[in-house]
Amino acid sequence: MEAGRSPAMRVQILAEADIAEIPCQYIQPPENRPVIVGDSNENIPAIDLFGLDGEHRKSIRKAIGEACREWGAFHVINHGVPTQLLDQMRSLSLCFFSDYPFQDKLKYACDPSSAASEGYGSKMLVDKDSVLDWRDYFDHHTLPLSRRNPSRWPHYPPNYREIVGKYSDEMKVLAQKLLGLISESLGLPSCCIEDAIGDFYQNITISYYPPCPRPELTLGLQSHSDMGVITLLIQDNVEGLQVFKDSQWVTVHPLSDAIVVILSDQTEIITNGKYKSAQHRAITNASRARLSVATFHDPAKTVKISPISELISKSCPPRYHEVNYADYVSSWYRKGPQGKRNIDALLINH
Ligand SMILES: O=C(O)CCC(=O)C(=O)O
Ligand SMILES: [Fe+2]
Repeated sequence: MEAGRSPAMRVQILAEADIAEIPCQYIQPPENRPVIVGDSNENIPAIDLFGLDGEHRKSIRKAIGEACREWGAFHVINHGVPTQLLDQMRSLSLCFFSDYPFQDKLKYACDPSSAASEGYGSKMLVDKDSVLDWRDYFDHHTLPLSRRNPSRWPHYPPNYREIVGKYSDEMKVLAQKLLGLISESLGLPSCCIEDAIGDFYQNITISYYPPCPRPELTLGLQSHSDMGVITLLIQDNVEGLQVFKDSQWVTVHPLSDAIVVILSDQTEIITNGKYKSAQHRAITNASRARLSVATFHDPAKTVKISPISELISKSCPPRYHEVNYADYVSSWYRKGPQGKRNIDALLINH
């Protein structure tokens, strides 16, 4: 079946066709298939940001340092983003995927021949032979403002564009706040990581994972680490996100109104490997669609990233080669993620 290869094909259409067998392009090789296990209580750490600008700053900084060292991912609560805005963002995202007729969705189709183009898509990687993810998405270019063109975003519900704009602004503030804390947790001035990146390039990607008749053979999103600096993610109450820790996949149990923070590859380089980017993936399930909204914060393509000098010494030499962010992105899309192989390729062997 060639359906998976057609530029107009979307996973939601396949899922709604009620097929018993899924097209072979979606079947993962045995070593990548998820092992579906029962309930586990384990979860990524949850950090309460209440009292951040007062007496709790020191203990919050310490908790963030530990979470960054051990997990590269954590929940934040009392993060300052209005709960109502999180709900509005989830509900307009769901509206696009569940209420728009397919032909209307296709009016916003992204350019299938270019990586990370804005709009409605399904296949992320340029490589023709990669296994396909059981996922559709809508990507918005939101910052800097020169990239923000709301006329390319869905026109319905009427407040769609306004909400995405507000959400983008709130996510930027939270990302700055967190990078400040992450810098401080390494004994550095709060502005250190932000100064190394410059102005944020921000994309907001809504991912929609339709129910899959064969969840044991597929992945909603293959194992990867995010290529930028920091990702802030919200999800509905359906499990699916998993983080790789100590050679095991740990399911991130959704915590209502919390935001998932995911450290990305440039932060691993800037911190000279003191903090690791989180390897993560999304699994599917047979009965319920799942929705997530990921907000990526990246450097500009022209920025050169390297370990910051404050974290380098005779006893702690640089562990990563300097990289131009544009080169990092193009190599990521050319080779595909396969876990953390792109950042691992920059490791210096001492
Ligand atoms: O849907 C999710 O939970 C994960 C999304 C993600 O990792 C990504 O878009 O990079
Ligand atoms: Fe990701």
